[in-house]
Formats: sequence, C-alpha cells, structure tokens
Amino acid sequence: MNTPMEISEPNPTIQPEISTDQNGSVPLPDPVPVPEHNSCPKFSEEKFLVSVEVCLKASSTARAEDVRIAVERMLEKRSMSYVDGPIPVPADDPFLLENVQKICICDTDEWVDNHDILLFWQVKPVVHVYQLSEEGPCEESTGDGQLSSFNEWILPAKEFDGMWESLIYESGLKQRLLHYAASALLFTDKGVNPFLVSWNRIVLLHGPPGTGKTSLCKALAQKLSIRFNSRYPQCQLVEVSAHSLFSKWFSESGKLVAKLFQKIQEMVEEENNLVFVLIDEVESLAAARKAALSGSEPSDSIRVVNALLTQLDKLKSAPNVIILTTSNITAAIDIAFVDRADIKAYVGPPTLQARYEILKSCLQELLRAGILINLEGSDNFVLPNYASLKDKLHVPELEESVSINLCRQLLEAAEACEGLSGRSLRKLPFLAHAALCNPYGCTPSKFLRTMIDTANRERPALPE
Ligand SMILES: Nc1ncnc2c1ncn2[C@@H]1O[C@H](COP(=O)(O)OP(=O)(O)OP(=O)(O)O)[C@@H](O)[C@H]1O
Repeated sequence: MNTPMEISEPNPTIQPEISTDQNGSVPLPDPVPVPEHNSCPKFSEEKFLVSVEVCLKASSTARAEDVRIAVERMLEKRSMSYVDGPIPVPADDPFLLENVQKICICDTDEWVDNHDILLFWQVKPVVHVYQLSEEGPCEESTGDGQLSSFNEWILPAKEFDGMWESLIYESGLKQRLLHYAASALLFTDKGVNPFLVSWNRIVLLHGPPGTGKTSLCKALAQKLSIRFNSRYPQCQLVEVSAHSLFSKWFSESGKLVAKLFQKIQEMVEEENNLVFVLIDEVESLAAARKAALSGSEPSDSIRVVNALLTQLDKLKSAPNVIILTTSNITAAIDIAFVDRADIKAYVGPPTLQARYEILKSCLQELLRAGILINLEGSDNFVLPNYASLKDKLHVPELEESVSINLCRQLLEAAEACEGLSGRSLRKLPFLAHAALCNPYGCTPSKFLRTMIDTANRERPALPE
C-alpha cells in the first residue's frame, strides 16, 4: 500500500508526511502548475505562468481556439498588472464582446507576497476557454420512492461557477490540492509507469462539519475540468451519497452499487471523458461495517461495503477518474477506505484571517446588492484585505477614513466569530439583517455592530 500524502497544515490527528525544506516550509512544485493548451505544462524559467480563465456566453458558438488566440492577443497589447479577479472584456473588440461573458485572472497570489503585484512582462498568461453547462444535476432515482443514489453534473457547471473563489482557506490549501490533482492527471496522461513512480487519484478531505469539504471537492472538479479541457473535452461529476447506498432494504443496496459503478465504468471507457466521483461521508461505510460485525445490521451491509471498495479499486486503474471523498471524522480515521486515499487534507474551521475575508466578501456582496448603503458614494468600494490591514490600522486617528473604521469593525466581528464554521459564518449576515430594527438602507457600520451582537448572542447555538 502506498503511503498517503497529507497536504494540509499539521493537525493533531494525522502528521504530515510530505518533506519540508530547511526553513520548515512545504516546498511547492516548480512554477509549472497550469497545463498548457495541450494540457502539457511547459517550463518557463523567466516568467510566471498565470491562468486566465475565459467564460464563453451561453449563446456563443465561437471556437474555443479562436477565442483563446483573441484573448492572448488582447493581453499582449496591454501593459497591465496581474492580480486575481475579473478584467473587463475590451469594448473595442466586437468578436470578444459577442462571445465572452467574463475574463478572470486566477491564482496569482501563489507567486507573490501580499504586497507585490505581477507586471505584464513577468507573466506568461495561460488562457483557458470554457462554456458553462446549464443542464443542472441529473438525478438517478431508485425507482421505488427512496433517496436517489447519485447525482450527475456535466462540468463545468453553472451551479459551481464562483464556488472556488468563494471558499477561503489559509496556507494555500486550495492551490496544493489543485497542484496534486493536476500532477496526478499529467502523470497518467504521460503514461508514467506506476510500478516505478507511484501515485494515486483518490483525495480525502476530512474535518469538522460545515468547513466546506463537499463544496471544495465540487469546486476542485470544476477547476480541473476547465484547466484540462483541451485534453478532456468532456467532464462529469458523479455525487454519491454513501448514506443512500445503505438503504433500509440492504438487498437493494448491492444492486444500487452495481448499477452505479456500471454507469461510471461506461463514462470512464470514453477516453476523452474526465470523471470525478464524489463520495460524501465515507465514515458511514465504516459505521455500516461495524454495525454488521456487531450483529445489529444485516450482514448484507458488509457485502455492500466490500462491493463498493472492490469497485473503487477497479476504478482506480482507469486513467481518467479522480475519486473525491469527505469525512466529518477528524480523529483516528482507520477505515479500509481511507487507507486507499493518497491525498489527505484536513479542512479545519476558519482562522481569524479566513473569517475576516469571508465576512468581508459577505459585506461586499450586500453592498453590491444594495442591501447596505455605502456612504462614501463610490460604486467600487473595496475593503482592504487582511494582509494589508496592519499598515492601514496604524494611521493617525486624524487621518482615519470611513473605510478604516469599517476594517476595525470587520476585524472585531471576525474575532467575535471564533469557533464558528464557514457555513455558520456565511449565514451570520442574514441573521444580523433579520435582527436590524430598520432593515432598509442600513449603513455598513451599523450592520457590522448588529453582526457582532448577533455573533456574540448566537455563537454557542448557531445552527450548522
Ligand atoms: N472556508 C470557507 N470559506 C468560505 N465559505 C465556507 C467555508 N467553509 C464553509 N463555507 C460555506 O459553508 C457551506 C457549506 O459547506 P459544505 O457543505 O461544503 O461543508 P462540509 O464540510 O462538507 O459540511 P458537512 O461535513 O456538514 O457536509 C459552503 O457552501 C460555503 O458557503
């Protein structure tokens, strides 16, 4: 059995097994994270490869290649700095205006410190063109009124648009996951001999409830479907609820597993198809096995768990599958399934910095939607991020602006939310709004005061 790689920050239960450099930091792979257009990363020593994602309009029928060339040309003409976020579609380019919904620069933060910016001459943009699928989930029902056993999406899906950006973690967790999955796909695609170099395509995210594990799996699948779309023009995500596989009628469960994997196998046989299988709450497999052993469940259940594990082992050998799993169990995870996972990451509750950034994004969204009224009058009012707070908060009191006062309040709110999960944090602004005496035309400052009160009041019992 391979030794799993722990790619999260150290946590009390599982020690990282990845090597560190002399400074004790985890070395990142060489700066070649993004596949080139032929899905093969190209080393560029002088320049940083920066991903530029271009989303086509739903109505567009333009060839992705033509759009890519047009965007590359547009970027070449501009002497711009590269920071994460959208850039406007040029008004003087009718072709791009007609076909492109948005252009987004991604992941520059992994190359620069928070205060630096990348200038155009330091960057080689890697343009990825994609169109969102609007089909929605295709639910597979069991036909007898029970829970469906799986959902299926065509990726990249409209539902998952913006999910990656909305998930905020410190210490580059998202980037490391993306690098590992991208490397695994590249090794497979290049036919690296697994007996000589061993790797795997099973990812396990574990941690307390509401920390965004399921969302992170879906967002990762979406990202990879965009980054690898020239190698894999079709991409699907199959979400399996481990719970629903263990139906009351265990004799049915065996059939469900067989049906599910037959379907996945068919998808995988198409070599241009990239398939993600997401299994939530894998610990329920262990629970079913344990219950069967103690005699409190029919022994059928152990057969179902074993069938599932066998099927997963079979699937593992297919080059175009990535298996994503989540578990809420943070302590000793010792189920047979987990041993199979190669990439394990602990996803914990948000730290102060992440809480600040999550609440900041909530506040910005309420300002954008006009729920809060910005007294500074600017349409593009942007609050500073956590990293630049230190400098901002040290200005003399006389020079203090409305935005600096807001930062202080936001920081206070983030401190008041210690111990809350990301899910609870994203609910807090709604609860605060409902608690306002006058919910119309509230200022951000008044809103933040209410949010701090709400956090203090609700913290012990905030629903997950
Ligand atoms: N770190 C985070 N940054 C931003 N949003 C977050 C974060 N963590 C959780 N959320 C929010 O919480 C929601 C719920 O997360 P999700 O269901 O993926 O968590 P989970 O860990 O899988 O929970 P569970 O284990 O209970 O199923 C997300 O859609 C997101 O809005």
